[in-house]
Amino acid sequence: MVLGGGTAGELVAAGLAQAGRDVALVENRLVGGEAPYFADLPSKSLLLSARRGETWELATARRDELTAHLDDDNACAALAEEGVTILRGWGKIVRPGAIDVDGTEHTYTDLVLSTGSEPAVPAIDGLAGVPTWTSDEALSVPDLPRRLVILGGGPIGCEMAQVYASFGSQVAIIESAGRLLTAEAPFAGEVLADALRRMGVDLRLGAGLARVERTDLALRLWLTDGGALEADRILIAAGRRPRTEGLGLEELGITVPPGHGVPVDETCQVQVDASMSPPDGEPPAGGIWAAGDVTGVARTAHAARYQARVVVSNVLGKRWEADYRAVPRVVYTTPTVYSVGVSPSQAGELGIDLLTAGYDLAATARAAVEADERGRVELYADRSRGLLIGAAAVGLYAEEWMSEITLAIRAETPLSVLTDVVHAFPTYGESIEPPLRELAERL
Ligand SMILES: Cc1cc2nc3c(=O)[nH]c(=O)nc-3n(C[C@H](O)[C@H](O)[C@H](O)COP(=O)(O)OP(=O)(O)OC[C@H]3O[C@@H](n4cnc5c(N)ncnc54)[C@H](O)[C@@H]3O)c2cc1C
Ligand SMILES: NC(=O)c1ccc[n+]([C@@H]2O[C@H](COP(=O)([O-])OP(=O)(O)OC[C@H]3O[C@@H](n4cnc5c(N)ncnc54)[C@H](O)[C@@H]3O)[C@@H](O)[C@H]2O)c1
Repeated sequence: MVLGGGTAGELVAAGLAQAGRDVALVENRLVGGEAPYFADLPSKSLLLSARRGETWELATARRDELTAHLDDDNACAALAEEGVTILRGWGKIVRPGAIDVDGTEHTYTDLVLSTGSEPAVPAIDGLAGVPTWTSDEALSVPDLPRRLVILGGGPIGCEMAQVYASFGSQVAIIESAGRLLTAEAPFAGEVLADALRRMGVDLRLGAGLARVERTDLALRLWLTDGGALEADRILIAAGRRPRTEGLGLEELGITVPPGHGVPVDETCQVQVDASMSPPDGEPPAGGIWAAGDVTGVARTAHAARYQARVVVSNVLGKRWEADYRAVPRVVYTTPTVYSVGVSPSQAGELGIDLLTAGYDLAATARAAVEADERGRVELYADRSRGLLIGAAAVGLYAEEWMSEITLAIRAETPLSVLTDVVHAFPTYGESIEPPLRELAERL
């Protein structure tokens, strides 16, 4: 029984059905989940249209074509072909081994939780009383607001700011931290802030939203730093939390602290709270597993896909331990922000003695060819282990040329090998050579 038919659930269901298991998938909205209809694909489509200078009408037509006009018939047909039974409705565990889907009970031996995540809406005076968007609406409706205020300068806020500003909206971002993309290396947020400001985006960094009020013609927003903004629409992009409520997890002895993911071990098996009273009834012979955003581990589609493969393998009895040391985190703005492995702030928290080497993309021949000098790459090594453990890059196509570094971190490739790799000329990928040499010399 797979609860939630998004990126992770779809892959688990198909994988287990292909292996000959009897699989049912419970889905309350669209089979395929967030990524193909409301998140990854429509956002990347609009960003591409913005880069190409298309009109909003063309861009939304292209987006709606790509998202199949929110029709999941093809996704359902593909799963049915694999032999997966699709159960439409809200699934809720009623006791170990049994799940209720809109009034009908179904039994299972193995259960996979893949219910995804949902936007976190901050409690702000007046916010609940005014019409707001989350990324779901921002990526599916035809409206182009004249003035858009985005709450949150994380990956979603930055991508959406670039989309809407490109098509002519007057955009402001309110970010309570002092910079954009706070989870990443400071230079990443700074380069992106510069790019967004050049497009006319009004960045209110270090300020929170204190209060919202609807006036006759618009929305009026008061900020904690004393500033104010007018908007026609507010987009809430202030983080997402794993969707764990209303699933009946307590029936299985699973406790999830508010805002956290379902706790999983390295095989993606769910950790049951031993201090809770044992669930009533005979437990089923199989296990409880989880994959995707609901685990709170990495919150990207590629991480969901990875965890899905780990679950399939372990359910089928072939042990596979997930390794999250090199899961990329990408913001598909222009320029792209690509981070992987340990960030400088994480290294600080972990007490790692970090050695950093960086290089400006402007110094590459490719930057001259592209006439685009924006960006920088930084590589992070663990001084005590003599290994590359993290990297961040801001630059055109960084989502493509940084894969090599991702492999190097995951494979723990020695710096002596990395410095011996030849890169094609003229590419942005050459930019990693000088910092690699610097790290090799200093370690
Ligand atoms: C705007 C935006 C842009 C993004 N861009 C990218 C990107 O470019 N690259 C990237 O890697 N990641 C991106 N992400 C993140 C990515 O979308 C998620 O990590 C991914 O969708 C998670 O997949 P999932 O299977 O865990 O959850 P989901 O795809 O959300 O699937 C969960 C499914 O479970 C269903 N469900 C939940 N509870 C129940 C229930 N009780 N009963 C029945 N059905 C239920 C839901 O309806 C949903 O369909 C983006 C996210 C957002 C919001
Ligand atoms: N390209 C991608 O892979 C991609 C793209 C978009 C989203 N995602 C996933 O979706 C997740 C959620 O993205 P997100 O950008 O919503 O969340 P986030 O948690 O990364 O960023 C939210 C930002 O909002 C700010 N914030 C929170 N409350 C605020 C308030 N009241 N006022 C002002 N600022 C406030 C936070 O300081 C933070 O910087 C990400 O963690 C990411 O994994 C991935």
